[in-house]
Amino acid sequence: MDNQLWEGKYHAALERMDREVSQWRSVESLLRQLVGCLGQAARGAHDELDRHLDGVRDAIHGPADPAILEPLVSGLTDAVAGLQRPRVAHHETADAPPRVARTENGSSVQSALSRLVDRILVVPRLTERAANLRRDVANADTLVSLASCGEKLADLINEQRLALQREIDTLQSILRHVTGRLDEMTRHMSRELADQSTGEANGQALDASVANEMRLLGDAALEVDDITELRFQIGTRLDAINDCFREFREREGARLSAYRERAESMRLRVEQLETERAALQRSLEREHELAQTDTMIGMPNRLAYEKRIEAAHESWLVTGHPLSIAAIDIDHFKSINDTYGHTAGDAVLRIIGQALVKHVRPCDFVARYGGEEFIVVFDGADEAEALQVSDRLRSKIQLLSFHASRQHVRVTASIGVARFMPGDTPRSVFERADLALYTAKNGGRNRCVVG
Ligand SMILES: Nc1nc2c(ncn2[C@@H]2O[C@H](COP(=O)(O)OP(=O)(O)OP(=O)(O)O)[C@@H](O)[C@H]2O)c(=O)[nH]1
Repeated sequence: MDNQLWEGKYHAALERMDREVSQWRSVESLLRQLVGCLGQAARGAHDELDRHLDGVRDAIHGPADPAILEPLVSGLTDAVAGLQRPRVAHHETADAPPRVARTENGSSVQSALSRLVDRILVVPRLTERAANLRRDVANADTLVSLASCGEKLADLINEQRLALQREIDTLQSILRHVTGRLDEMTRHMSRELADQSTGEANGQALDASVANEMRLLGDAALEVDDITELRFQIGTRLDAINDCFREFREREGARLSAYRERAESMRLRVEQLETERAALQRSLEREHELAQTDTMIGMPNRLAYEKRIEAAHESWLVTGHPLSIAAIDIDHFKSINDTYGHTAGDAVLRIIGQALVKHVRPCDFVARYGGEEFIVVFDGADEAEALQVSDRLRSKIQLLSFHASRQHVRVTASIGVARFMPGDTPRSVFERADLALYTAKNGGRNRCVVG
């Protein structure tokens, strides 16, 4: 039956989950770094808070154990709540909660938290919550509000884990269901085989009975002289043969009607299974599509990019045809959000996404990588060609017309281009493109750099 199709779907889902597990690992490590970073930033605000921060710092170096972490989190929450009470410190006024501190290298805890939110590939159902959290992080200007964002992030991650677990449970229940049905069909087939043997045995029994009656009839023909007696013997034997056939017909008739009943019930079961399979396939396809779509912009997301680049990399290994990518990041996007609001920022992201899709070649692939970053896969394009198309995309973005609060908003983007070279993997090429992107940013933005 379609068990191969189901197996295929099951394995594809397992692969996706494997990828997600490894993504969670990197998120977990980022979270540990972030907690360390937050701890450093918050240090010195309050003695009681420092004591809890020491506990948290020690705990995050060990394995993630909820029994250890939960009391620490609640202690820390109480200590943070204590900060909301007015207190006088040499660097704070009495009423103001502590401002967000900056780390030594100048990047704020806020932007670390914002990068972390961008990194999480949320399931479609949680997209809106992630967008709200991103906004809260962007607006958080006190340690208290940042701590509350941290809690929301933890909740989001827990929800995401639960959603993935639910997906695994659904797949396992589908697999159990299909396996159950297949077992049922196997049992049906064995019953049919056994039934066929009964039919053969019935036929052999009939053969033997008829052969016996014929032999008795032959004996009687030799032994009996009297014609009346012979007639009687022939009549008796023929009646016996008739009885054998009647019994055989009755047995076969009963067997046949039981067989028809079973065949009909099996047909109904197969029909039902087919209907269920089609419905499940539709819902899996829909889930699959949603999982690879950025719902805010309505274009492929990072998961879709990762699948695409894996496939492109595999065919590049076979054909050796040129393959390049471009990482595109909108310049000073934070200030667009800060000046015109997040709704305007979202609109800018949507318009830029559409413009990118419109201006690449049909064989190219565009996805939103996360936050204000897009990625393009240039199939069959070498470095020079990818750079040429990227520069065209850059100038198209620059020419887009955005208006907010009746003002013209100038938007530019920086682009890092990289091509696959011998020994490259999707990860190493992405890292080169990302590095080139940062060179473009450091070089003054609104430019393309090859990595
Ligand atoms: N409106 C909106 N903002 C987002 C979204 N995703 C990420 N952002 C914001 O994008 C901003 C990115 O800021 P930064 O990483 O500091 O970078 P930037 O301001 O673009 O500066 P450069 O990249 O250095 O030119 C953050 O403020 C995020 O909150 C989104 O979906 N919608």
